[in-house]
Amino acid sequence: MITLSNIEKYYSNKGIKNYVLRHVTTQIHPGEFVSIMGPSGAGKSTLLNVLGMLEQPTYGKYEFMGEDVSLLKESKRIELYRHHIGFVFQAYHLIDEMTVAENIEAPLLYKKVGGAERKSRVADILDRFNIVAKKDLFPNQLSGGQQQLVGIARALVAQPSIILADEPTGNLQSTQALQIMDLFKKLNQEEGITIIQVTHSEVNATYGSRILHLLDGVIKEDEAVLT
Ligand SMILES: Nc1ncnc2c1ncn2[C@@H]1O[C@H](COP(=O)(O)OP(=O)(O)OP(=O)(O)O)[C@@H](O)[C@H]1O
Repeated sequence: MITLSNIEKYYSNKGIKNYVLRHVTTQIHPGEFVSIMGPSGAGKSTLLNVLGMLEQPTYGKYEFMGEDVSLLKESKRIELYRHHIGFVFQAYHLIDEMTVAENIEAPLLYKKVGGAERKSRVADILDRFNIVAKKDLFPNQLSGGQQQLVGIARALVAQPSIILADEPTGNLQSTQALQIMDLFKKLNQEEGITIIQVTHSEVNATYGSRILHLLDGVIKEDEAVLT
């Protein structure tokens, strides 16, 4: 599903190259649940953004669903993203001026899904996430955990094959965090959705099947999680 071959990324500052990712080589197979861990500044978010095609590596080859991402035109990259990837952010990134239902519907508008189908998919997901009663509220009228549920609902409504999550429980209390991790585990095990999360939490990482440990932009260890 994903093959990274010798991915390198650096930022130049006054002629000096500051490497953020170095020699990153790995494969991620359909149905895996991978956690990316490492100290602050190790390059975790950058790697996730490269995986999500939100950032381009400086060198190296990134193959996503058999396509060499660096060779794709931007429009094709956006299409691949919209069809396959759901991104979940630590700070939710919901649109404040839109209701819960409108936020969830937004990716379907981008995908040009018809009105009736949109309404039915949004209704299904509101029901499934037990947030029907919140559908007409605005994000600032929800708790952090509820906002993250909406963020995940928005990522899922377009039926992605992969969820990329950057510290999805970073702003949450521990019970809310557990709920979100249980939900990810269910999506992974019951629906076969591939999940890649960045996390600082050892507990969150145990929900996955594999941990990539990053240090100074290098994969130091690629460890299977035994459950
Ligand atoms: N646009 C940029 N210009 C210059 N340097 C950048 C830029 N974006 C990121 N970096 C640098 O890349 C390094 C890795 O950043 P990244 O956000 O990927 O780390 P991280 O492991 O996710 O850290 P954290 O756990 O603190 O979120 C950092 O040293 C950061 O300063």
